[in-house]
Amino acid sequence: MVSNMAMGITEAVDRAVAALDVDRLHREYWEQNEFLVIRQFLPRAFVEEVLVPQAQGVKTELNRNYIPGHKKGGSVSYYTVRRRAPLFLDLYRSDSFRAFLDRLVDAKLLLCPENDPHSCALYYYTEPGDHIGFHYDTSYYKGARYTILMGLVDRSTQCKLVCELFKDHPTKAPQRLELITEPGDMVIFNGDKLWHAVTPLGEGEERIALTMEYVTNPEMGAFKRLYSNLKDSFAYFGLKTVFKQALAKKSS
Ligand SMILES: O=C(O)CCC(=O)C(=O)O
Ligand SMILES: [Fe+2]
Repeated sequence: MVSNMAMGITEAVDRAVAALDVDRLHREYWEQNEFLVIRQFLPRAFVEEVLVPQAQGVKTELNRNYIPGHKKGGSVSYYTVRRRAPLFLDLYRSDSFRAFLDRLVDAKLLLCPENDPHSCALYYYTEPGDHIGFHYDTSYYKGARYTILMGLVDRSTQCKLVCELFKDHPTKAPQRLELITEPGDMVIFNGDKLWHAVTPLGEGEERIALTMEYVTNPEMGAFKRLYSNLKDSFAYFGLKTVFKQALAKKSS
């Protein structure tokens, strides 16, 4: 048998997908109002050996952001991932992974357009107090937007993903979950349905997560694109990163 480490990402993802009980996960996803956790989707040892060095390698390009009362942390955009940590794209673009997601959410999911800095990005919690307040991953696209998070580094006891299922649901009572996202653990949800936050990082701790976004319709109105770009600039990747790419796209 080939060891984990000798395997490429595509093959590791194919194997991980083949091992899933899709019918059970599909039931769970819908029973939880379009939310699912898959512990150890990729084996921790594989993630630490193959993917974590990619995430640690782009730390120099990390954009720090601070929005008083809402968010503090670091982010690396899709543009940097594409250029300097391309192994993550083997997961984001994997045919078997995308076919699994389509079956899970009962929709044909598309990659985000190339000018979306969030499509496959990295979130870093590296300084005490780094966190994000409660929010939805609202879709500004014409269709739905799905978020897939995968834990990469979790050297923390305090920094947790807090999820409130069924918030704003017409009949069900809200249900609160506090999740530690260990390397290889995956969380999948419809961005307009899951109310979630990340609690503050403690002293000497570190948490890194991969985020991947898929959409059912890659079109976005001009006003929403501007709003989305401004939000991404201040809350995540910086004005220069976001608008350099947006303008390059326009003039091309
Ligand atoms: O770090 C995470 O696990 C999630 C962060 C998040 O929800 C966001 O940036 O929208
Ligand atoms: Fe979020």
